[in-house]
Amino acid sequence: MTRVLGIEGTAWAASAALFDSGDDRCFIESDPYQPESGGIHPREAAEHMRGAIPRVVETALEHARETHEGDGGVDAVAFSRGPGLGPCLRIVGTAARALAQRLDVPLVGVNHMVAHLEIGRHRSGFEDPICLNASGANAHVLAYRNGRYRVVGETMDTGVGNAIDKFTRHLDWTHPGGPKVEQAAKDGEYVDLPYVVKGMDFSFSGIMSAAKQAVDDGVPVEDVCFSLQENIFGMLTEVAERALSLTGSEELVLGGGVGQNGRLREMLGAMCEARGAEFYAPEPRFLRDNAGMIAVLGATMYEAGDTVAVEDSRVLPDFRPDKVAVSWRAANPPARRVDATEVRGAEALVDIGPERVTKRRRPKSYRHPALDERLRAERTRSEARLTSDARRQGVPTPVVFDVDDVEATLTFETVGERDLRERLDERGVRDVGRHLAALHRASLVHGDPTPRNVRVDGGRTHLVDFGLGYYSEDVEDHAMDLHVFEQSLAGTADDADALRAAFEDAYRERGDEAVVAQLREVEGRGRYQ
Ligand SMILES: C[C@@H](O)[C@H](NC(=O)OP(=O)(O)OC[C@H]1O[C@@H](n2cnc3c(N)ncnc32)[C@H](O)[C@@H]1O)C(=O)O
Ligand SMILES: Nc1ncnc2c1ncn2[C@@H]1O[C@H](COP(=O)(O)OP(=O)(O)OP(=O)(O)O)[C@@H](O)[C@H]1O
Ligand SMILES: [Fe+2]
Repeated sequence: MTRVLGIEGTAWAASAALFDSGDDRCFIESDPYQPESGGIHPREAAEHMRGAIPRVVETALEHARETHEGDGGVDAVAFSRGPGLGPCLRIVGTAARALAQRLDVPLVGVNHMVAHLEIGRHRSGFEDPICLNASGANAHVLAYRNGRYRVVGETMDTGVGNAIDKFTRHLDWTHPGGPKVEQAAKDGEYVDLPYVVKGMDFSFSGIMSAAKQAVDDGVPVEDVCFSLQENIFGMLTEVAERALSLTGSEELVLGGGVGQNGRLREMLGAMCEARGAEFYAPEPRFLRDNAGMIAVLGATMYEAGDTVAVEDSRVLPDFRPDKVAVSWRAANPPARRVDATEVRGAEALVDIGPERVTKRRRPKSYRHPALDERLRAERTRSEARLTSDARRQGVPTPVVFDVDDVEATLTFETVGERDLRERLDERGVRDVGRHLAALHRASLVHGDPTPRNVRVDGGRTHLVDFGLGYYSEDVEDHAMDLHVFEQSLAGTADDADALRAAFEDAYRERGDEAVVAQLREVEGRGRYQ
């Protein structure tokens, strides 16, 4: 039995909690910062923390004393080390250190984003889920592998909540905007807006500008809100499904404040049900920022001996979840079973015969029918065209026998004996590097190069699944292809670093060095804004 006092205060929620692993109860006391106007002002938020953190901590301590004889029986103090706003984090860090010393107990430094996902894992009891974190400053899909949570997909610009909040600031609505958009969407009808998914990455800037423009052009606000939700939550649900498909996981957990949205939860639930996966979303008090999740993960870390000395406990405003050395899970989860002849990809049902493969993009019940029809038709058409164009550039791809864009069905030649994912080796990833370079030279972008979309046999390495492909000469688009491939290596291979190096090396043989330089830029982008 462990009792941990947790403290949270990365941005807006000043919160303290007491978690007792003996009865699994969690007491949470929170005091939110509400900006007078506009979004979160870092200095005002820190000012709020300065007053509110001591108050919520005292309340949690009182609760500890009421539920335990003596001084409350607290075994450790856990705090959010990052990511978050520097000035807020420092106040939390100082409070946590002082409290740990006062109680004479160890300190546990928790990654806030890992806490958002671990609370779902803890409460669902799922062994090895894929995690979708949909919060204010972040949006990413994580998969556990070899001692770390790997980011297999994420936003290329702002977090999902921040994107929505910026849109509502344009409407002069007060912060936070998410719940107001959800309310307004109830009376809306669908209008077309951009939809951007690249492998398991995605971006919001295009759709947010289009949404603001639509409002300025007189499209009813409730229609824009409705369509915004349909598209951005559709994108998040699609990438979550891609991650399930890539890793073979059959469990999904949701985390983060945007997870309070009923439509997002409905879409994720429907997606999981359709593919026979299990879905879990924690209750709202554990979704929005709260110290409960910090205390719960803090207890797990404490039990694993994962504490931090006061002198090493500085806060980390850019603390990415994949930087956490996970001390509380076995290095690798039990192996997952893989494929038969009928494959359920993320997008399609694929029937693999000895000579022919039929790929049907069946309607997705979670998507709005208008969006669903548009995506299935567009992707079927581009897949047919790009698969053929790539072959003409000398990149091995299957022959396209037939296209039916009404039924969203394609028939291909069967290629390869197995997916590259089944045995990820250097030769295979080198081939992918060379093939992508050849595509890019011809201004073709694959759009979804993962080890599942590569078929291998004795002599050749084929690329399949060009459904997200398009034409572009932009180095950023080419770099995204490399980024998608490398991210999926991190999520599926144990020796990802060596494979990444071999892949880039092969890409350089034929490709443009500027693309590799741009890849570094993409990777280094600070996304907590
Ligand atoms: C680093 C940390 O400070 C940050 N925290 C954070 O963003 O707070 P969180 O509680 O996870 O999420 C807040 C966001 O959640 C959105 N939100 C709240 N209720 C919503 C709803 N019903 N629908 C959509 N969005 C909602 C808000 O608009 C706001 O953007 C994070 O986790 O990224
Ligand atoms: N022409 C082909 N020859 C042999 N196998 C194929 C062929 N096309 C697809 N496959 C196999 O079927 C699987 C799913 O196909 P595909 O990737 O096109 O579907 P998807 O639904 O888009 O999947 P995802 O989005 O998860 O990548 C591939 O991973 C591959 O193993
Ligand atoms: Fe958060």
